[in-house]
Amino acid sequence: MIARVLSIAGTDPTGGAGLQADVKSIAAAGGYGMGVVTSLVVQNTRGVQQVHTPDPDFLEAQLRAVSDDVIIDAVKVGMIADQASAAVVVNWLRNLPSNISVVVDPVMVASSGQALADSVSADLLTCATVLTPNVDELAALVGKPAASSRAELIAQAQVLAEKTGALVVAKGGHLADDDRGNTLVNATGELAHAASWFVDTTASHGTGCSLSSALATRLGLGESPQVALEWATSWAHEALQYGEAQAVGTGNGPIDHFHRLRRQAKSGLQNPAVPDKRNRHQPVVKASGEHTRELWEYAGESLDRFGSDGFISALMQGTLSGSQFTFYIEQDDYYLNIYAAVLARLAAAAQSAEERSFWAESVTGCIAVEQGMHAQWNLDPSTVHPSPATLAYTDFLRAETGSDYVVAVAAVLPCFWLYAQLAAFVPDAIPEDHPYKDWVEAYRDEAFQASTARAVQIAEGLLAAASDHQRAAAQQAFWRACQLEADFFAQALLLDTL
Ligand SMILES: Nc1ncnc2c1ncn2[C@@H]1O[C@H](COP(=O)(O)OP(=O)(O)O)[C@@H](O)[C@H]1O
Ligand SMILES: Cc1ncc(COP(=O)(O)O)c(N)n1
Repeated sequence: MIARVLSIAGTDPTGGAGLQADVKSIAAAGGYGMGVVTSLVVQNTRGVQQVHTPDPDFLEAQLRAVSDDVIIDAVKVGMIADQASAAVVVNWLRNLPSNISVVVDPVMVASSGQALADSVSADLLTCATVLTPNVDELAALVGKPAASSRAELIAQAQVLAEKTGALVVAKGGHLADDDRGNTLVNATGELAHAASWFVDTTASHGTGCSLSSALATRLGLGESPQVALEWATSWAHEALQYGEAQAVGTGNGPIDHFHRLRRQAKSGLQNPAVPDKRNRHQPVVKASGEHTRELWEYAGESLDRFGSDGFISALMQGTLSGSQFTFYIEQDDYYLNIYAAVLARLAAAAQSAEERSFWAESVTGCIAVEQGMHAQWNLDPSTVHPSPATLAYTDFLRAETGSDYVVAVAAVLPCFWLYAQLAAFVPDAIPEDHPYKDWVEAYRDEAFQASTARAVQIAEGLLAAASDHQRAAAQQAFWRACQLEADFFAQALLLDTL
């Protein structure tokens, strides 16, 4: 799900604060960002020079343009320069469905010291689900001196929560503590705390804007306020740590909104995997009994990735670049070489002469395909270096084909069954000038589908006779191999050198 999140805020032409920061933060937190401009602000990392506030009718027209057309999951309100603008926003917010989360960041003064608003409308505060004042804004809203400790800050936040009925995030960014984190407070006191250890940086412009937008987005995605605050705080902490490296501006620079996404994209997500046994794909080669029908369910997630990772559709449409295709067939060549050796092990372990010949013929088939590739694409195997995804797959196959024959068959099966499934992704008509026409047409090869049917049948027979323990191990191996197959296809589009 993508949360559709609207920011109602002022602008920053240098992109670090206000609406520009909000839209980046919404995207980074998993939302689709939209923006209604309250004031045009002439500012940069050194400070604010001018503010131009369009008349309230114009603001109202912008708000209506969004709500007349788009379903909104969450709203963030930032800089509202005057009471007339506030009245328009309040009126619009009151007409929203009551389940939409509204995060109000009561912006008054820019971090550089200049005033951005005369005051914050009391009505606006009561429209909020969550308020995110900084130390000075909170003090002004409750009419007290700025808090100098977390306890004082929480006490002030509690007063504001009582006054407004909203949850209040007591932000510690301006405290002198090691932990500059954020405490979620309601009218009865502290609900949760998200730590943010001090980052010594000159790039913190727009942190408050960014935090409140990320928070609104996570609420829009359906997270609880506690979980959403935890996410937004840790995300902002990473963005603060890497802001300076962007070298934007000569003053208080912006945070790096997308650091986390880039890091994750680079390293791959490390969430523990749990099988999701839902497979909406009609098999090109049918299961041959209850056990392989169950195995097929484990292939669903990987087949979904065939559709969404981009590589297979680019290959089928012919839009894959030549260098990406070359990378793919080089890796395929390396893989097939090991795969042939692995199938030879199955031939050795087979329990009947017929099965033994089937695996042995598959070995020969693999070698023929590989030699055909060398000839057709001028591959020189001595120059091919296997990628991490290729090695993960070949190492896995070597390990899984070293012991139990049933598990070994389940581990090699996806290379038949998911590969045969590619026939379902081939377009009906392949134009003559398609650069990979022969390759793509080969996915429909009926002889390969017949071999796949035989491999599925062998697996069915073995699983039927297997112990529960063996069956569980075989399902695990099959599921893992499906993922490795999907990783193998996805890799060409994840290279940063092509
Ligand atoms: N130097 C810092 N080190 C660690 N966390 C920080 C730092 N500055 C800001 N933060 C985090 O970002 C949040 C928002 O920043 P803050 O400066 O309080 O907001 P504003 O931009 O509205 O003044 C803080 O509550 C804190 O969690
Ligand atoms: C348009 C606009 N809105 C808000 C801020 C506050 O920025 P900060 O988060 O650094 O206090 C800003 N400088 N400009």
